[in-house]
Amino acid sequence: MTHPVNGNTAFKSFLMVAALLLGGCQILNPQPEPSLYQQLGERAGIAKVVEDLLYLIVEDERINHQFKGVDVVQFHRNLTDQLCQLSGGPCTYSGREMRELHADMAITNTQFNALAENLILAMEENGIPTGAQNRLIKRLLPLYPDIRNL
Ligand code: HEM
Repeated sequence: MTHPVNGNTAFKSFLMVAALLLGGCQILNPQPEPSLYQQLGERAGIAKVVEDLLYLIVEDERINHQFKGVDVVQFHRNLTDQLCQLSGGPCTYSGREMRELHADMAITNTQFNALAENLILAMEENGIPTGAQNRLIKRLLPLYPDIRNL
């Protein structure tokens, strides 16, 4: 028969070993950071952000005149795919090149910033964490010269 104290000690040792093993596993296998694509709510979350962005663009006197006559359904699909792809998601942007698309628009720095501001606002409205907002904006910055036709 096991002595009560010995049993207790054995159990405590077992717990300590288990704790060490579990702790060790956590060090070896830390929970991966959610990807930017996940933080944006995957394609459905991005589609919602783009929808809200479109409403904000329509309201924004600094840029809404540029969007007159745009095919809204196509614009929504293509911008969603582009942001999905840029954020590391399993999408392929199938629209035209950025430079070609924006070539005749003479987009100013202020207008570019206005669109970026509206995108941030749309992400804010959808509860996207600030870090993820910044990461997405950072990935859009390389498009700046093409969009401004510089
Ligand atoms: C980060 C900045 C921007 C990104 C990522 C971006 C992205 C895009 C994308 C993906 C499309 C293709 C949509 C489609 O196929 O219909 C597009 C088209 C368009 N963009 Fe931008 N854009 C940006 C900035 C701007 C700005 C600042 C303006 C004007 C103020 C603008 C005006 C337009 C217009 C009017 C179209 C439609 C062109 C057409 O249908 O021929 N964009 N943009």
